[in-house]
Amino acid sequence: MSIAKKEYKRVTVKSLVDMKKTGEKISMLTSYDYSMAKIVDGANVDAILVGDSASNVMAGHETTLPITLDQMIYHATSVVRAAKRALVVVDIPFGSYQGDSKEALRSAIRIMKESGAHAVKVEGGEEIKISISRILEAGIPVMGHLGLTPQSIYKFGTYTVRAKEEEEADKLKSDAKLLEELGCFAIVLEKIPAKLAKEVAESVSIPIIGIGAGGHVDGQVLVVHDMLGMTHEFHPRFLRRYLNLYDEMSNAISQYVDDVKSRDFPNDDESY
Ligand SMILES: Nc1nc(=O)c2c([nH]1)NC[C@@H]1CN(c3ccc(C(=O)N[C@@H](CCC(=O)O)C(=O)O)cc3)CN21
Ligand SMILES: CC(C)C(=O)C(=O)O
Ligand SMILES: [Mg+2]
Repeated sequence: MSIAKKEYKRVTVKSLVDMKKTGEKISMLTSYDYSMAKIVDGANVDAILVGDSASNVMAGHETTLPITLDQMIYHATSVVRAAKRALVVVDIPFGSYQGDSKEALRSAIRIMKESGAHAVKVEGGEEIKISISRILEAGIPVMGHLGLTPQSIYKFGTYTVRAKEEEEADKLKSDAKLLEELGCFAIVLEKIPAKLAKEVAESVSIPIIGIGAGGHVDGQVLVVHDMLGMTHEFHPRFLRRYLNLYDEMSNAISQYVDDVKSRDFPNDDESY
Protein backbone atom coordinates (compact mmCIF):
# COMPACT_ATOMS: atom_id res chain seq x y z
CA MET A 1 0.00 0.00 0.00
CA SER A 2 1.38 3.35 -0.94
CA ILE A 3 1.29 6.22 1.51
CA ALA A 4 -1.26 8.80 0.40
CA LYS A 5 0.54 12.02 -0.39
CA LYS A 6 -1.25 15.29 0.16
CA GLU A 7 -1.92 16.98 -3.16
CA TYR A 8 -1.39 20.71 -3.42
CA LYS A 9 -2.74 22.82 -6.22
CA ARG A 10 -0.28 25.69 -6.61
CA VAL A 11 -1.72 29.19 -6.66
CA THR A 12 -0.42 30.96 -9.78
CA VAL A 13 -0.46 34.57 -10.91
CA LYS A 14 -3.30 33.54 -13.22
CA SER A 15 -5.32 32.10 -10.31
CA LEU A 16 -5.08 35.48 -8.55
CA VAL A 17 -6.36 37.31 -11.65
CA ASP A 18 -9.17 34.72 -11.96
CA MET A 19 -10.09 35.30 -8.31
CA LYS A 20 -10.73 38.95 -9.10
CA LYS A 21 -13.08 37.86 -11.93
CA THR A 22 -15.04 35.46 -9.72
CA GLY A 23 -15.06 37.85 -6.77
CA GLU A 24 -13.15 35.56 -4.41
CA LYS A 25 -11.04 37.75 -2.11
CA ILE A 26 -7.29 37.14 -2.09
CA SER A 27 -5.49 36.54 1.23
CA MET A 28 -1.83 37.44 1.47
CA LEU A 29 0.59 37.52 4.42
CA THR A 30 4.32 38.05 4.78
CA SER A 31 6.85 35.41 5.80
CA TYR A 32 10.62 35.65 6.04
CA ASP A 33 11.59 32.18 7.19
CA TYR A 34 10.80 28.48 6.78
CA SER A 35 8.94 27.83 10.04
CA MET A 36 6.54 30.73 9.68
CA ALA A 37 5.98 30.11 5.96
CA LYS A 38 5.07 26.49 6.70
CA ILE A 39 2.29 27.65 9.04
CA VAL A 40 1.10 30.39 6.68
CA ASP A 41 1.09 28.05 3.67
CA GLY A 42 -0.58 25.28 5.64
CA ALA A 43 -3.40 27.65 6.58
CA ASN A 44 -4.18 28.15 2.87
CA VAL A 45 -3.07 31.74 2.49
CA ASP A 46 -3.15 32.39 -1.26
CA ALA A 47 0.07 34.37 -1.58
CA ILE A 48 3.13 34.86 0.63
CA LEU A 49 5.07 38.10 0.44
CA VAL A 50 8.74 37.96 1.35
CA GLY A 51 8.56 41.62 2.26
CA ASP A 52 11.46 44.01 2.69
CA SER A 53 9.70 44.67 6.02
CA ALA A 54 12.12 41.90 7.05
CA SER A 55 14.47 44.87 7.46
CA ASN A 56 12.28 46.09 10.34
CA VAL A 57 10.85 42.84 11.70
CA MET A 58 13.83 40.49 11.33
CA ALA A 59 16.81 42.84 11.52
CA GLY A 60 15.48 45.66 13.74
CA HIS A 61 16.20 48.49 11.32
CA GLU A 62 14.06 51.61 11.49
CA THR A 63 13.23 51.52 7.76
CA THR A 64 13.19 49.06 4.86
CA LEU A 65 16.11 50.82 3.15
CA PRO A 66 19.10 48.90 4.60
CA ILE A 67 18.10 45.35 3.62
CA THR A 68 20.24 43.97 0.78
CA LEU A 69 19.44 41.83 -2.26
CA ASP A 70 21.50 38.96 -0.80
CA GLN A 71 19.52 39.15 2.45
CA MET A 72 16.19 39.17 0.57
CA ILE A 73 17.30 36.12 -1.40
CA TYR A 74 18.23 34.31 1.84
CA HIS A 75 14.75 34.99 3.28
CA ALA A 76 13.04 34.05 0.01
CA THR A 77 14.95 30.78 -0.30
CA SER A 78 13.79 29.70 3.17
CA VAL A 79 10.17 30.64 2.43
CA VAL A 80 10.12 28.83 -0.93
CA ARG A 81 11.23 25.59 0.79
CA ALA A 82 8.08 25.74 2.94
CA ALA A 83 5.47 27.01 0.49
CA LYS A 84 3.76 24.07 -1.21
CA ARG A 85 0.59 25.87 -2.25
CA ALA A 86 0.97 29.66 -1.96
CA LEU A 87 2.35 31.92 -4.65
CA VAL A 88 5.62 33.41 -3.36
CA VAL A 89 6.28 37.09 -4.18
CA VAL A 90 9.55 38.80 -3.20
CA ASP A 91 10.16 42.54 -2.67
CA ILE A 92 13.12 43.80 -4.69
CA PRO A 93 14.96 45.89 -2.08
CA PHE A 94 15.75 49.61 -2.21
CA GLY A 95 18.62 50.45 -4.56
CA SER A 96 18.37 47.28 -6.63
CA TYR A 97 15.98 48.40 -9.37
CA GLN A 98 15.43 52.18 -9.42
CA GLY A 99 17.14 54.21 -12.10
CA ASP A 100 18.96 51.42 -13.90
CA SER A 101 16.71 48.97 -15.75
CA LYS A 102 19.59 46.59 -16.44
CA GLU A 103 20.29 46.35 -12.74
CA ALA A 104 16.54 45.90 -12.11
CA LEU A 105 16.49 42.93 -14.45
CA ARG A 106 19.65 41.47 -12.90
CA SER A 107 18.14 41.77 -9.41
CA ALA A 108 14.86 40.15 -10.46
CA ILE A 109 16.68 37.32 -12.22
CA ARG A 110 18.87 36.68 -9.16
CA ILE A 111 15.76 36.46 -6.96
CA MET A 112 13.99 34.04 -9.33
CA LYS A 113 17.06 31.90 -10.05
CA GLU A 114 18.53 31.70 -6.54
CA SER A 115 15.34 31.48 -4.45
CA GLY A 116 12.83 29.72 -6.69
CA ALA A 117 10.18 32.38 -5.98
CA HIS A 118 7.34 32.99 -8.44
CA ALA A 119 7.17 36.79 -8.77
CA VAL A 120 8.75 40.05 -7.63
CA LYS A 121 7.29 43.27 -6.22
CA VAL A 122 8.52 46.83 -6.82
CA GLU A 123 7.44 50.19 -5.41
CA GLY A 124 6.38 53.00 -7.77
CA GLY A 125 4.74 53.79 -11.09
CA GLU A 126 5.81 56.10 -13.93
CA GLU A 127 9.30 56.66 -12.42
CA ILE A 128 10.25 52.99 -12.72
CA LYS A 129 8.29 51.93 -15.79
CA ILE A 130 11.39 51.07 -17.84
CA SER A 131 12.66 48.79 -15.06
CA ILE A 132 9.26 47.11 -14.79
CA SER A 133 9.02 46.55 -18.57
CA ARG A 134 12.47 45.07 -18.67
CA ILE A 135 11.68 42.57 -15.89
CA LEU A 136 8.35 41.65 -17.51
CA GLU A 137 10.05 41.12 -20.88
CA ALA A 138 12.20 38.43 -19.23
CA GLY A 139 9.02 36.57 -18.32
CA ILE A 140 9.12 37.44 -14.63
CA PRO A 141 5.71 38.32 -13.12
CA VAL A 142 5.70 41.73 -11.42
CA MET A 143 3.45 42.98 -8.63
CA GLY A 144 3.24 46.77 -8.28
CA HIS A 145 3.05 48.75 -5.03
CA LEU A 146 1.55 52.27 -4.87
CA GLY A 147 0.37 54.69 -2.16
CA LEU A 148 2.55 54.56 0.94
CA THR A 149 5.78 53.17 -0.49
CA PRO A 150 8.14 52.71 2.48
CA GLN A 151 11.30 52.73 0.34
CA SER A 152 10.54 56.44 -0.30
CA ILE A 153 9.93 57.30 3.36
CA TYR A 154 12.58 60.03 3.37
CA LYS A 155 10.78 61.75 0.48
CA PHE A 156 7.39 61.60 2.29
CA GLY A 157 8.78 62.25 5.78
CA THR A 158 5.98 60.34 7.55
CA TYR A 159 3.96 57.11 7.41
CA THR A 160 0.64 59.02 7.23
CA VAL A 161 -2.19 58.22 4.78
CA ARG A 162 -1.20 58.93 1.16
CA ALA A 163 -3.15 60.42 -1.75
CA LYS A 164 -5.66 62.42 0.30
CA GLU A 165 -5.18 65.40 -2.04
CA GLU A 166 -6.56 65.31 -5.56
CA GLU A 167 -3.20 65.72 -7.29
CA GLU A 168 -1.63 62.72 -5.58
CA ALA A 169 -4.85 60.70 -6.04
CA ASP A 170 -4.83 61.43 -9.78
CA LYS A 171 -1.20 60.36 -10.06
CA LEU A 172 -1.99 57.16 -8.18
CA LYS A 173 -4.91 56.39 -10.50
CA SER A 174 -2.84 56.92 -13.63
CA ASP A 175 0.06 54.90 -12.15
CA ALA A 176 -2.32 51.99 -11.46
CA LYS A 177 -3.54 52.14 -15.08
CA LEU A 178 0.06 52.26 -16.28
CA LEU A 179 1.07 49.21 -14.21
CA GLU A 180 -1.87 47.30 -15.67
CA GLU A 181 -0.90 48.34 -19.23
CA LEU A 182 2.73 47.37 -18.68
CA GLY A 183 1.56 43.89 -17.69
CA CYS A 184 1.83 43.71 -13.90
CA PHE A 185 -0.37 40.90 -12.54
CA ALA A 186 -1.48 42.70 -9.34
CA ILE A 187 -0.92 45.89 -7.34
CA VAL A 188 -0.53 46.48 -3.61
CA LEU A 189 -2.15 49.73 -2.43
CA GLU A 190 -0.86 50.82 0.96
CA LYS A 191 -2.48 53.27 3.38
CA ILE A 192 -4.76 55.32 1.10
CA PRO A 193 -8.43 56.35 1.51
CA ALA A 194 -10.86 53.43 1.04
CA LYS A 195 -12.87 55.40 -1.52
CA LEU A 196 -9.83 55.94 -3.74
CA ALA A 197 -8.79 52.29 -3.44
CA LYS A 198 -12.30 51.22 -4.49
CA GLU A 199 -12.14 53.47 -7.55
CA VAL A 200 -8.77 52.02 -8.54
CA ALA A 201 -9.96 48.42 -8.02
CA GLU A 202 -12.96 49.10 -10.26
CA SER A 203 -10.83 50.77 -12.95
CA VAL A 204 -8.36 47.92 -13.59
CA SER A 205 -8.76 44.23 -14.40
CA ILE A 206 -5.79 43.07 -12.29
CA PRO A 207 -6.24 42.36 -8.57
CA ILE A 208 -5.72 45.20 -6.09
CA ILE A 209 -4.39 43.96 -2.76
CA GLY A 210 -4.80 46.44 0.05
CA ILE A 211 -3.04 47.18 3.34
CA GLY A 212 -4.85 50.04 5.01
CA ALA A 213 -6.86 50.57 1.81
CA GLY A 214 -10.29 49.47 3.03
CA GLY A 215 -12.51 46.55 2.12
CA HIS A 216 -13.52 47.40 -1.44
CA VAL A 217 -10.42 45.93 -3.03
CA ASP A 218 -9.67 42.42 -4.30
CA GLY A 219 -7.54 41.16 -1.43
CA GLN A 220 -5.71 42.01 1.77
CA VAL A 221 -2.10 41.76 2.90
CA LEU A 222 -0.62 42.17 6.39
CA VAL A 223 2.73 41.57 8.01
CA VAL A 224 2.17 38.23 9.75
CA HIS A 225 4.12 39.31 12.87
CA ASP A 226 1.72 42.27 13.20
CA MET A 227 -1.50 40.23 12.95
CA LEU A 228 -0.12 37.66 15.40
CA GLY A 229 0.72 40.43 17.87
CA MET A 230 4.47 39.80 17.89
CA THR A 231 5.31 43.42 17.02
CA HIS A 232 4.31 44.93 20.32
CA GLU A 233 4.82 48.59 19.53
CA PHE A 234 3.14 48.64 16.07
CA HIS A 235 -0.59 49.38 16.11
CA PRO A 236 -1.75 51.35 13.08
CA ARG A 237 -5.51 51.60 12.57
CA PHE A 238 -5.49 49.17 9.62
CA LEU A 239 -4.07 46.33 11.71
CA ARG A 240 -6.36 43.64 13.14
CA ARG A 241 -4.61 41.55 15.79
CA TYR A 242 -5.64 37.89 15.93
CA LEU A 243 -3.31 36.94 18.79
CA ASN A 244 -1.14 38.66 21.37
CA LEU A 245 1.91 36.50 20.81
CA TYR A 246 4.35 39.04 22.25
CA ASP A 247 2.71 38.65 25.67
CA GLU A 248 2.17 34.92 25.34
CA MET A 249 5.75 34.27 24.28
CA SER A 250 7.13 36.54 27.00
CA ASN A 251 5.11 34.65 29.62
CA ALA A 252 6.26 31.27 28.32
CA ILE A 253 9.90 32.33 28.27
CA SER A 254 9.70 33.83 31.77
CA GLN A 255 8.19 30.56 32.96
CA TYR A 256 11.12 28.66 31.43
CA VAL A 257 13.60 30.95 33.21
CA ASP A 258 11.79 30.38 36.51
CA ASP A 259 11.72 26.61 35.96
CA VAL A 260 15.47 26.50 35.29
CA LYS A 261 16.27 28.68 38.29
CA SER A 262 13.99 26.68 40.61
CA ARG A 263 15.41 23.35 39.29
CA ASP A 264 11.87 22.32 38.19
CA PHE A 265 13.21 21.82 34.64
CA PRO A 266 14.30 19.25 33.66
CA ASN A 267 12.52 16.61 35.74
CA ASP A 268 13.22 12.86 35.72
CA ASP A 269 10.87 12.23 32.76
CA GLU A 270 12.79 14.80 30.77
CA SER A 271 16.15 13.17 31.58
CA TYR A 272 17.97 10.02 30.33
N1 LIG B 1 5.96 45.44 11.12
C1 LIG B 1 5.77 46.09 9.98
N2 LIG B 1 4.52 46.15 9.48
C2 LIG B 1 4.27 46.81 8.32
O1 LIG B 1 3.09 46.85 7.90
C3 LIG B 1 5.35 47.40 7.63
C4 LIG B 1 6.65 47.30 8.18
N3 LIG B 1 6.82 46.65 9.35
N4 LIG B 1 7.73 47.83 7.55
C5 LIG B 1 7.59 48.31 6.20
C6 LIG B 1 6.31 48.96 6.00
C7 LIG B 1 6.13 50.25 6.75
N5 LIG B 1 4.71 50.27 6.96
C8 LIG B 1 4.03 51.16 7.78
C9 LIG B 1 4.68 51.89 8.73
C10 LIG B 1 3.98 52.72 9.58
C11 LIG B 1 2.60 52.81 9.45
C12 LIG B 1 1.82 53.67 10.36
O2 LIG B 1 0.67 53.87 10.09
N6 LIG B 1 2.44 54.12 11.48
C13 LIG B 1 1.89 54.90 12.58
C14 LIG B 1 2.16 56.39 12.42
C15 LIG B 1 1.67 56.96 11.15
C16 LIG B 1 1.72 58.49 11.13
O3 LIG B 1 2.82 59.08 11.18
O4 LIG B 1 0.63 59.06 11.07
C17 LIG B 1 0.46 54.67 12.98
O5 LIG B 1 0.18 54.77 14.17
O6 LIG B 1 -0.43 54.41 12.18
C18 LIG B 1 1.95 52.07 8.48
C19 LIG B 1 2.66 51.25 7.67
C20 LIG B 1 4.10 49.08 6.42
N7 LIG B 1 5.19 48.12 6.45
C1 LIG C 1 3.55 45.78 3.82
C2 LIG C 1 3.83 44.96 2.61
C3 LIG C 1 2.92 45.28 1.48
C4 LIG C 1 5.27 45.06 2.20
O1 LIG C 1 5.65 45.60 1.19
C5 LIG C 1 6.27 44.47 3.10
O2 LIG C 1 5.90 43.73 4.04
O3 LIG C 1 7.46 44.70 2.88
MG1 LIG D 1 7.72 45.98 1.18
